[in-house]
Amino acid sequence: MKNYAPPISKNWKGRTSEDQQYIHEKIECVNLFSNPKKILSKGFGIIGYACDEGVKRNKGRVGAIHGPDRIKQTLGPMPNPLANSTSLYDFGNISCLDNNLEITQENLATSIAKILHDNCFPIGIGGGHDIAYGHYNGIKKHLGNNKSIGIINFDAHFDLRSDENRPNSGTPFYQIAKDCLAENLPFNYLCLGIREDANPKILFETAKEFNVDFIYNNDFNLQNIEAINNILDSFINKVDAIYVTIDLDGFSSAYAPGVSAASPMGFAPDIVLISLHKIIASKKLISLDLAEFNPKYDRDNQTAKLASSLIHFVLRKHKHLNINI
Ligand SMILES: N=CN[C@@H](CCC(=O)O)C(=O)O
Ligand SMILES: [Mn+2]
Ligand SMILES: [Mn+2]
Repeated sequence: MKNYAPPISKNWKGRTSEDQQYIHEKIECVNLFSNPKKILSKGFGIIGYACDEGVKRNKGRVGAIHGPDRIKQTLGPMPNPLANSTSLYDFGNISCLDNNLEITQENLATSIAKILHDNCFPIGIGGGHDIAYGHYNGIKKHLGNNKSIGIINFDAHFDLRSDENRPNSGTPFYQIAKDCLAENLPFNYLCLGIREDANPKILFETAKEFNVDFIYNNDFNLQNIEAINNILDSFINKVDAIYVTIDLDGFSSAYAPGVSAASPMGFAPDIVLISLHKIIASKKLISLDLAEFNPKYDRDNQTAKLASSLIHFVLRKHKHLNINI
């Protein structure tokens, strides 16, 4: 695979102390495609999607290509929350060569399927939100067509734009919906944090056409926890496995300035953590990613730290690691 870059250990640095292990000390850098001597054990596998070709095609601000390495560098100095019996791997990055987004997504799908096959829970780090098309296809490759996959997207945007003028960061869920339709498979998609001022009418119509469940940004807060829990419950109950994708541009830019399309009135971290916890508790979560982090527009590393804290939360809470749904 030409656009696979094995992990670089210099991304993992930080302080050391006698009474605390840090993530940079816990992480094992492993080449995902040539590890004959290394027997992988159950744990988490981080894979970077170093690609902003989809953002560029969608007329966004480029820079997300540098997202994966920056998040790894910010995650490394955090304390290790995992027991010795749970592994944590850095499986390197998939990058985009010759502006070929489609091949990049295919190679990500192959990588995600391999990580799941190796008994690890994938944590994808983007890159543009086109990561979702490759990621979903990797899960599908692993699970086959007999298990239904529910997608929960924390995002200001539906990303249901038509891909008739080539796939981009705004089209991944439309592409998935189209594939599901062609294969007569259910399309289960829940969006949390949709902004009325950031999605054109056509996207609300497309969402309706594909029976997309969604919660508006204005309703995605702690005051509405009961209604949010009900919507999450009924969505979780109707699927076998859940893929969570977190677009950092759904957060208020007070928390996440480092994105291509910022949301000054976006959601807050508390409701995301509560929702995530509920999804994890269902024991159906099979895979997760974070998208759209753009270090070029970050302030004082805030967005990188938010992304790292979200990953840290998943490492702490997701003890079940139910890969064989
Ligand atoms: N990945 C998503 N992109 C948004 C971008 C919106 C914007 O550029 O303001 C979308 O296509 O809807
Ligand atoms: Mn978005
Ligand atoms: Mn998005």
